[in-house]
Amino acid sequence: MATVHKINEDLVKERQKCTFNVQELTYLLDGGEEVTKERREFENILRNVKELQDEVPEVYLSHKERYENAVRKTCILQNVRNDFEKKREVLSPRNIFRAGYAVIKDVSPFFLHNGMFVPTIIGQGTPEQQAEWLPKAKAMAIIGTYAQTELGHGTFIRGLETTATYDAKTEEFILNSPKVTSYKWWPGGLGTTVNHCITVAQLYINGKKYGIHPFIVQIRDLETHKPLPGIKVGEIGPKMGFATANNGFLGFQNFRIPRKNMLMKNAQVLKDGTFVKGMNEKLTYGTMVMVRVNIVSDSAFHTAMAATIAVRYAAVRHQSQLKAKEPEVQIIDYLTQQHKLFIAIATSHAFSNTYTWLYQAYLKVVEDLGKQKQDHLPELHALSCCLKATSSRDAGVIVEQCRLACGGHGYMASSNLPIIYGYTTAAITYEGEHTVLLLQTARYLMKAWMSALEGKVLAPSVAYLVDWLKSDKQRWQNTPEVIVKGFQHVAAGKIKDAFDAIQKHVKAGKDYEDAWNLASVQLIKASEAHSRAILCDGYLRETVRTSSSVSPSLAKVLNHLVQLYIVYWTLETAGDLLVYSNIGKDDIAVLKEKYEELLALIRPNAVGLVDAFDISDEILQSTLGSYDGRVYERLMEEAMKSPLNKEPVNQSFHKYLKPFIKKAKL
Ligand SMILES: CCCCCCCC/C=C\CCCCC/C=C/C(=O)SCCNC(=O)CCNC(=O)[C@H](O)C(C)(C)COP(=O)(O)OP(=O)(O)OC[C@H]1O[C@@H](n2cnc3c(N)ncnc32)[C@H](O)[C@@H]1OP(=O)(O)O
Ligand SMILES: Cc1cc2nc3c(=O)[nH]c(=O)nc-3n(C[C@H](O)[C@H](O)[C@H](O)COP(=O)(O)OP(=O)(O)OC[C@H]3O[C@@H](n4cnc5c(N)ncnc54)[C@H](O)[C@@H]3O)c2cc1C
Repeated sequence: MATVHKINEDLVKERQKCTFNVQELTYLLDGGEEVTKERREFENILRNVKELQDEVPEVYLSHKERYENAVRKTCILQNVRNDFEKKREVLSPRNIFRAGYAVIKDVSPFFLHNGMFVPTIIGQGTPEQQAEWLPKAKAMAIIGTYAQTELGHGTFIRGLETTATYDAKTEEFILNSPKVTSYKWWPGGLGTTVNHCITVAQLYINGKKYGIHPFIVQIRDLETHKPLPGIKVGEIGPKMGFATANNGFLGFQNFRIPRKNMLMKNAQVLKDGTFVKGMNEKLTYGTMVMVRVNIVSDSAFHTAMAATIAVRYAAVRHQSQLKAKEPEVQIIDYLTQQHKLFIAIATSHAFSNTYTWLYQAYLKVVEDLGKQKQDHLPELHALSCCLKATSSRDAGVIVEQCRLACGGHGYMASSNLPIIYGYTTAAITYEGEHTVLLLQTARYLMKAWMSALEGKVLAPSVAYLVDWLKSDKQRWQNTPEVIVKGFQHVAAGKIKDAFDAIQKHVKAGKDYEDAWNLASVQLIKASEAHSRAILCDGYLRETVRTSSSVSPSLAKVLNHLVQLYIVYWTLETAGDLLVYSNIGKDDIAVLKEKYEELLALIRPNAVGLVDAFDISDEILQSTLGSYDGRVYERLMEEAMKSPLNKEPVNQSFHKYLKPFIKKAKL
């Protein structure tokens, strides 16, 4: 039986101070009591699967052993999941996503299968194609990934070089990778795990190019797992993080696939080679839109993980004295520490709330597309780009801030903060590089500004541009609602400035494209300001909406958090607000005090707030952040697992050190 340890006394006291019902907040964050119960039940089952316990911490395994262990455990996880789903409802995707962290210490080599392979079949396949591939894919009789990026191109996907040439005689496509830069590079699981992939390739029919399209390709034999003739595939090697994601490369040499393997929900190639255009060629990019929306939710979770570790640690850790002769204080009582950590909690809430409405907007667009309506697609694309970019970037900064807030121990692998940083920072690049996505949103914002000038009605997320043009700037008040308007004024001002800068360059004789490039620093700043306005506005609106349906004590805490988020960003961007809104120096001085008051109000609830994220110790995998707060004991226990501590004298002493020292003595 597992030993039950006493909970650290500081944490006990912190939990007694909490002014709201932690369980109530957990249910709210999960989306309902039933979801929490399902999640806990599944996590509990996993906790008791002996084969999932690592004998040796993964960090001490070789690259190969680590991968093999990850495959072994992912297969067990999948079997446990299948058994669970046989008896009950299908697990919610967020619950299975969270549970994955308890099993795989880093990123699963099967991650792209559920993350992009299956969704692409659903989003891009015809009903017949779905009937053929989905049952096999869902049962994992075939395992796949999403192979789009190449050595030479990741961002500019119209420039991809893999070719799919249609041969009407045999009704097949012939896949080729003409140059080294045409090799697929990066897809998760491609290295040595998957047997299928969605390959994005340039379609050629009778020598004419028809742009990029998705194809289902079997790349390995289902029995032997050997690459099929004409396929060159392998793993790309170690990276900054994603140690077990098994990212791979892939090249094709005259590799033939049947015509039916082109996913044809949008565009089609008929038997005779006739190309039938889809409603909108950008629908081929649909899986990326879905994943970008999901990254907002992932960013919320990664931020919550880091906040949980750093807040619990800050409650347990005592260092230095505030006053002479008094005991050393809990580091959480330093205001600077609260400044580093409470924004982490609020940021996670901001992203969760944003995801809630963004996901609904995504579902609406998918429903509309089913009815051949695409009016809201450009707005969704613009929102998903800037919110993916901002949420992943903020999450990266917050996770690093939490690591720094843990001092030296935050640098230990056993704190788990380095691994969390590894996968958080990867999201800034994958699924559309940060700057590139901000520029996609800027493109939309420039059009919106032009429409506003022409007096047209704008989509809801940019309607503030019309208000800004029409009205005088509102008299400043330090209320959340007026501050949000202030953020909109900053965004509108920066959008106008960027627009004017482009016009200026065009008037000076530049091509529009060169003018765009010359104004692009201003464009990304406009896009960032738009994101911040959207985040603050959405977070405030969602909090007001939920506050009426929760207990008054919880509503009060949620209100403190949203205010903290808004005031924090006001102070961070005070310079912009002074330029573009009616805020005055005195208002800023008042807000500085307000910020300190909010830190004090949140202080007694800090541990309760991170407890409410309800992230189990198995998922957190952190010596610093466990529920019981046995920080020092766990650090020592983990250190003792080092293979270097398994023998009193390491052989290198006899082989190298001893002769070296002897020589030095002579
Ligand atoms: C235990 C587990 C632990 C796990 C921890 C990790 C958690 C992670 C969770 C989930 C992640 C899963 C996946 C991870 C792995 C990563 C996978 C990948 O990275 S897959 C590859 C992704 N690649 C990209 O995103 C490429 C980026 N590039 C592009 O999208 C495009 O090339 C472009 C930059 C958008 C430009 O495209 P293009 O040149 O064709 O277009 P433009 O000329 O710029 O614009 C033309 C018009 O088209 C509109 N447009 C563009 N894109 C879209 C779209 N998607 N939808 C709708 N409309 C679009 C654009 O707005 C232009 O419109 P107009 O202005 O002309 O009206
Ligand atoms: C961990 C990880 C997992 C991944 N998994 C997958 C996967 O499963 N499947 C898959 O297909 N791909 C995957 N990728 C690839 C990923 O999608 C690309 O790396 C990403 O889209 C960025 O493209 P790039 O590498 O070509 O960057 P580049 O575009 O070369 O970026 C380099 C620099 O150039 C700048 N730049 C490029 N274009 C412009 C522009 N138009 N304007 C201004 N600046 C520009 C960028 O801002 C950046 O600073 C993964 C990547 C990572 C890191």
